[in-house]
Amino acid sequence: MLRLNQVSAQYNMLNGYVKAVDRVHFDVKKNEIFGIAGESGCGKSTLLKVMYDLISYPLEISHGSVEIHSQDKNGQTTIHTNGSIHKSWWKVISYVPQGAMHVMNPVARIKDQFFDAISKYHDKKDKKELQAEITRYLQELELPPEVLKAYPHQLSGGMRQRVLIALATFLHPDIVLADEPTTALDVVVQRGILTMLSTVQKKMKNSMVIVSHDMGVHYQITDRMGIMYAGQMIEVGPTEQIFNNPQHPYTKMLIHALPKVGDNSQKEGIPGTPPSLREPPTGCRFAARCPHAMELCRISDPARVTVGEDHYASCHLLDYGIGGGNHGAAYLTN
Ligand SMILES: Nc1ncnc2c1ncn2[C@@H]1O[C@H](COP(=O)(O)OP(=O)(O)OP(=O)(O)O)[C@@H](O)[C@H]1O
Repeated sequence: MLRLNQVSAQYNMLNGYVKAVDRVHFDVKKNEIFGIAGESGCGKSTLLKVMYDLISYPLEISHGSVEIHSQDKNGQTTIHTNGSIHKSWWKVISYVPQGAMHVMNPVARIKDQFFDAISKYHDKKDKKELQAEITRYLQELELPPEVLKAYPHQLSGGMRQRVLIALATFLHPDIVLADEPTTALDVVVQRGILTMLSTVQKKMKNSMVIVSHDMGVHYQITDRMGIMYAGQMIEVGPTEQIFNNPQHPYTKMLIHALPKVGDNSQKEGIPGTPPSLREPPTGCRFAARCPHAMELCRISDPARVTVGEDHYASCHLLDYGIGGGNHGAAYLTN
């Protein structure tokens, strides 16, 4: 289980701070795929770095904490907190960063990249035994073992992404983080990657966190999800509830912008742009784009309101019992 306790993180720039993550609070449970959605620049990738303990200048955590509760084979629980989570990379938590080509070493064969990343964490010190185990694992994931001999540029974008997922999951970590795993891939390849992630998660019964700006990805594979806006998590709930009963006006607008089965009407994006994270506005950060904004919204931060089982949203409208809803829609996905 992974918990974020009111976490804020910022980039410390010469001319001020970029407050990329602001008091974010949620749990990722065991045996689920949790999705994080939101427009470009809202802080999704920064939030993943915070979870993975990938913190280095100019990024710093300014408030709150991250906790991972992991269990060993004997059922003994260990709590890892930010600042020490990096000691458990690969075994307890692993990360599939954005852009498979850029994160791989272009002059090393895939086999050597596996060895470099994994050998010091693996019980099998014998190289041949480890290679046999890697080959078995690739076959289990329906990847041809020949990829081990290849250099990254000899593989397609989709295959590189599959190799990274195989690498990140080889040691069966409790938590796997994936940043935009399907971006820049064509539709058929995207579907293959999503199926692979979902299959691996079902086999390992671990937790997965998937960041994607594509709501179709969340609709297809996540169990629960959070919607980020301007560094804040403005709604968290079961994915089915987010799509069929969205509560925050921003979530509703994101959902309404999706194509639906049998609806040929023109879809429009959300008018306006998100606020700067250097000097975010007081009150609700969505107020300037919200069709329902009231005076209160520009003055005071909305509190998090429970709107259903395991479903929360932060909007002043909810204080007045004005909820959302989008019942019974079926969305077109790739
Ligand atoms: N290394 C950095 N130094 C300074 N600011 C940064 C850095 N990385 C990201 N930011 C800023 O932090 C904010 C959040 O960025 P982040 O990349 O986390 O958002 P995102 O939702 O993942 O966006 P995208 O989908 O475009 O990657 C943005 O304002 C961005 O410009």
